[in-house]
Amino acid sequence: MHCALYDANRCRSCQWLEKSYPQQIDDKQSLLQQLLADHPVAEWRAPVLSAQQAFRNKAKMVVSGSVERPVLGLLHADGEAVDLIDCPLYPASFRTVFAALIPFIARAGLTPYHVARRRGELKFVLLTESTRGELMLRFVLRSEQKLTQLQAALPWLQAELPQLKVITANIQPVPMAILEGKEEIFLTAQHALAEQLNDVPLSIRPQSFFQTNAPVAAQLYQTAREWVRALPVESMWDLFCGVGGFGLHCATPQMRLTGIEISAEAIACAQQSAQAMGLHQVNFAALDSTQFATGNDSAPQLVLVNPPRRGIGETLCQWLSEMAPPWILYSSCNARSMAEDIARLPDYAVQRVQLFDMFPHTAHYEVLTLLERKS
Ligand SMILES: C[S@@+](CC[C@H](N)C(=O)[O-])C[C@H]1O[C@@H](n2cnc3c(N)ncnc32)[C@H](O)[C@@H]1O
Ligand code: SF4
Repeated sequence: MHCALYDANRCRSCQWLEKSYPQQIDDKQSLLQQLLADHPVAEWRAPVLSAQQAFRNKAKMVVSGSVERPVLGLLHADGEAVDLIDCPLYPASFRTVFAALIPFIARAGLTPYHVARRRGELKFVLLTESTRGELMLRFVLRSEQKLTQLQAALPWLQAELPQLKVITANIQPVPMAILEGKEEIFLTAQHALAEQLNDVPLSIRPQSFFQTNAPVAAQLYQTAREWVRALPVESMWDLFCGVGGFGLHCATPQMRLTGIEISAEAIACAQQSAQAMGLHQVNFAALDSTQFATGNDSAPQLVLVNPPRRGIGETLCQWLSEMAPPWILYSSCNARSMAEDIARLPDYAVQRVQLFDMFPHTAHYEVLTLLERKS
């Protein structure tokens, strides 16, 4: 893929851009094989590929420059602002949104925040698009000072961009490079963006994780569903469940499913989806996954885990070793921490592994691994 910003040395976020796409996949697969070298793998499935551009459903833009000429993109450590509106990872529809946002920022008088001077109000704009083309837009502000101005100017933006369904102001008062604060103020009646992957209705709310590459995420969830349904599983947990994508794909009306996730916003999304699907044997709760597990003295037949980059860690691995669920399905965005966790589960054999290329042009990828208790 060609990126003019990369060539001009303005943005180097895609470290592997100079490798051909087939080479990127070969390198990821061999790195994964090296990481699992100590654990015999019964079956390697072929990697699932991504589109090479326009695959990101999310943009996190730092706002800099002046109120009349805002720059949306990133800020180098030396203070240089880089306009990322033309980043080829975004769908073409984002350009229309950015083109309307620039005059809107001036109309609403949202002065970009200046990091060194600690002045100004607008820190970031966060944009998410569903596969049906509807949008969620969040303005990350230093304070509530410009909120009334923002609200007064909003009808113009909504008339320009009728696909904007959810708009919020997030208040982030800390003068550090933190993306978002705790306080979220909804500026639209609609609070969640409707999404559908395969036949499963999902929703996206502020402050809840959602996969950034929807077509590859859909294949990941579908694969998890096929692997689980091929097993005689009547009860499962989905730990670190986010908005419930894995569990809701795997569940059948007969299966007992418990989904655990730390974000209450994400759990509200998962509960809404379960209701829409007519699933009654399902329970989603906002809790710490390890505390939830260790508070139980037995495990379901299958435990699915999809932790953040740090992995599931020693305590949860020890609990799994003791409670001995017949199967563990591990979806990871960091194969290194996953390999460390697998080493802590010596009673499990690696049945099947498949790489999902969620993050082309970088060294990152998602991997789905089925572990089976040794008899
Ligand atoms: C990689 S995301 C996976 C989300 C979800 N499975 C999906 O497919 O979108 C990891 C999730 O773990 C959640 N999380 C982080 N720490 C947690 C904890 N201690 N207990 C439960 N969930 C946690 C995050 O909020 C995030 O939603
Ligand atoms: S993130 Fe976008 S602008 Fe930056 S190098 Fe990658 S493709 Fe280019």
